[in-house]
Amino acid sequence: MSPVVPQQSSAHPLLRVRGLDVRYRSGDGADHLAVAGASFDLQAGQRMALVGQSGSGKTTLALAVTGLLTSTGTTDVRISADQLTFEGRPVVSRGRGAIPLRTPGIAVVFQDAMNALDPVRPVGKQLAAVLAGAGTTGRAARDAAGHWLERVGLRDVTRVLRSRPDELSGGMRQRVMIAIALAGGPRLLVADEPTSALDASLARGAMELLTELTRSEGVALLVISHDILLCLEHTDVVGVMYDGEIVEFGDSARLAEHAEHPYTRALVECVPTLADRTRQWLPTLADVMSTS
Ligand SMILES: Nc1ncnc2c1ncn2[C@@H]1O[C@H](COP(=O)(O)OP(=O)(O)OP(=O)(O)O)[C@@H](O)[C@H]1O
Repeated sequence: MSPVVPQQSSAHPLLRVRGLDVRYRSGDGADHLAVAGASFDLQAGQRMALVGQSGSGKTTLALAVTGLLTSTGTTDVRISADQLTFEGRPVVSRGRGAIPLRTPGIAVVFQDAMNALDPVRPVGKQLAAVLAGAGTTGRAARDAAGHWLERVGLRDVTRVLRSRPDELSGGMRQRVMIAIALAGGPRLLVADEPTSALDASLARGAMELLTELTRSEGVALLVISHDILLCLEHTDVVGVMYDGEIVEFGDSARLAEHAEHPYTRALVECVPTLADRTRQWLPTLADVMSTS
């Protein structure tokens, strides 16, 4: 497959990715090219989704563009790119053994809020630390912490601020994660499977919240999900990944109706909907890729 190269580009995108390769090498000599020749631009305030089946390279690509992907244990990570810039500056990943550093201006929401949050610190203290990093302290920080919890739709904020993560439900924790991520004033929010630990109705609510908040704050969103229909509905552009490559990249509305790549069409078609009661058998992705 030949790599997809973006058709339109502005002179100053928020994030520019050109020819990005990410390779994992493990101690036993196994070598895996997890991302191959990825190229796309993300504009300020734009919402983009990365979709594709498990193992297609979505998380690897997203972590590489945040600078958080580093060699660990017996696994070597090799990142190379013709261009990988955020706000015009190169994204830098740290070497083996170093604690990965956050790229200023980029915040990340991970799939499992329970693991991502500090389990022993009250939510209010975790929010205060992020606000302090952004220059807001004291009374202003206390007000801002309550404000952010309200912005993500939480009620009884005084109780939530005093609670440890284990005292909250999964849906509440995910909202706290989103509040913490946005409280630092990022220009890009990367959300890796933010809805997969939630049931279908909570997942839709979390995606709507991410869309609405990033739109009102003017923050760009890069969201990873298996749910292509939810992504097509809530984002401006979608990158479809298969076996490490972006096989199709384009406007979400266009892809929903006129996807060009057979894999994208199959991803859309293999989701059953209540509206389509006529279909007997849904296509499988393996069938599509073996015949394309
Ligand atoms: N630390 C690692 N060491 C070796 N291989 C890895 C490592 N992390 C990921 N991989 C491999 O890289 C490929 C891409 O993985 P990645 O997690 O990026 O895919 P994904 O599309 O995000 O999958 P999922 O939807 O299941 O999270 C997979 O084949 C995976 O096994």
